[in-house]
Amino acid sequence: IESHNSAEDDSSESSGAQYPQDLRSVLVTSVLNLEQLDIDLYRGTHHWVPRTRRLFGGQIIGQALVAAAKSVSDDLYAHSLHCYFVRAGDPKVPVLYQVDRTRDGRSFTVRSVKAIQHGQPILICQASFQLLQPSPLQHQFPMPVVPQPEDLPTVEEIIQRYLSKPDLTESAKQGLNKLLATEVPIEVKPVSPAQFYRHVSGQPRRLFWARARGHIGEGNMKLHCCVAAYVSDFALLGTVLLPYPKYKARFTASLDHAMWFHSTFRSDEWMLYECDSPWAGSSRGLAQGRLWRRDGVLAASCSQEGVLRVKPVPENSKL
Ligand SMILES: CC(C)(COP(=O)([O-])OP(=O)([O-])OC[C@H]1O[C@@H](n2cnc3c(N)ncnc32)[C@H](O)[C@@H]1OP(=O)([O-])[O-])[C@@H](O)C(=O)NCCC(=O)NCCSC(=O)C[C@@](C)(O)CC(=O)[O-]
Repeated sequence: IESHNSAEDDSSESSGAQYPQDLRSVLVTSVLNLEQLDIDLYRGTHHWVPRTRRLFGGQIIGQALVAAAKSVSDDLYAHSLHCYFVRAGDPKVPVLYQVDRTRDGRSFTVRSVKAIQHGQPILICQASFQLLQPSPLQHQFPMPVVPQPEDLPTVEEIIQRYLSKPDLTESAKQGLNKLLATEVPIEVKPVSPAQFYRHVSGQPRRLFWARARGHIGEGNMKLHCCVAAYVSDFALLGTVLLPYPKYKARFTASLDHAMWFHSTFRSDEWMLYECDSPWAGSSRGLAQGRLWRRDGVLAASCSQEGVLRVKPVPENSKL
């Protein structure tokens, strides 16, 4: 991302000059801090890999947007991206990002990015950037009314509560301790924990507060969009499964992901992620997300379709 926007040499607060390095978000210092190998060619490394042992889609989207943004001038803002996940990412090798400067228009600039491993694309992505162009046409839906993050438990606190239950099976204990041990670089506070973890079935809809772990700082909107892209793939596809407690995932994977950035925001401050799924069928499900600033401004929207192949949950099992 442009010189004054790149975390490693940013003169602003977010560069870490006035901020202890160890308190800065690992998303900035590591995951989204790509190594440049050549013009428009970058390499990204991994930090957290989901239990599916395929690279987390949010990481690949976020890194692709970082690569796209590197050749875009400071006065342009990321406003949308569209991507397909065409192969599973391999956590054992880094990812190369090859950027094509598709078009530099008067108001809009478009970049195409190919994320490559083992010589093959794993993700193809187009990202578009726009000059700031105010307009009298402005509206948004109202933000959902939910408890504030200060009034909700973190995922870690919820897991600790489950772990303290006397009738917990050994395998459930192991699974929960594994979850506790993962270093997901985002903090999450489910609005309804029982619904978030599918302990009660209901509508294909769930809300949670999310923010990057650690400090990022002001003034780096391209970087905050890359972090939001990372966050946007977290727990989104799982929304499709919420109405089906009698089934568990056997194979799930995101197929595509589209995202639109509407307003400035800070991804290292609590944002409400409202996820819902309007449709499922043919072993696929569509999930949509809206990221809200605490002051009620809609910061970003996203849509994702995924493949979901499920199997019945045995009668006596406890999720
Ligand atoms: C989507 C594919 C796999 C399509 O690629 P394809 O070659 O068409 O593969 P496929 O759909 O025919 O088979 C895929 C798997 O489903 C199985 N399969 C096949 N047919 C059936 C069937 N009828 N019934 C049951 N199983 C079936 C098949 O055996 C195979 O299993 P595997 O051999 O890999 O273990 C490929 O394009 C791909 O891998 N794309 C990349 C997807 C990806 O990596 N997305 C990002 C990561 S996923 C993510 O981050 C979201 C998530 C879920 O982790 C976040 C969250 O936790 O919410």
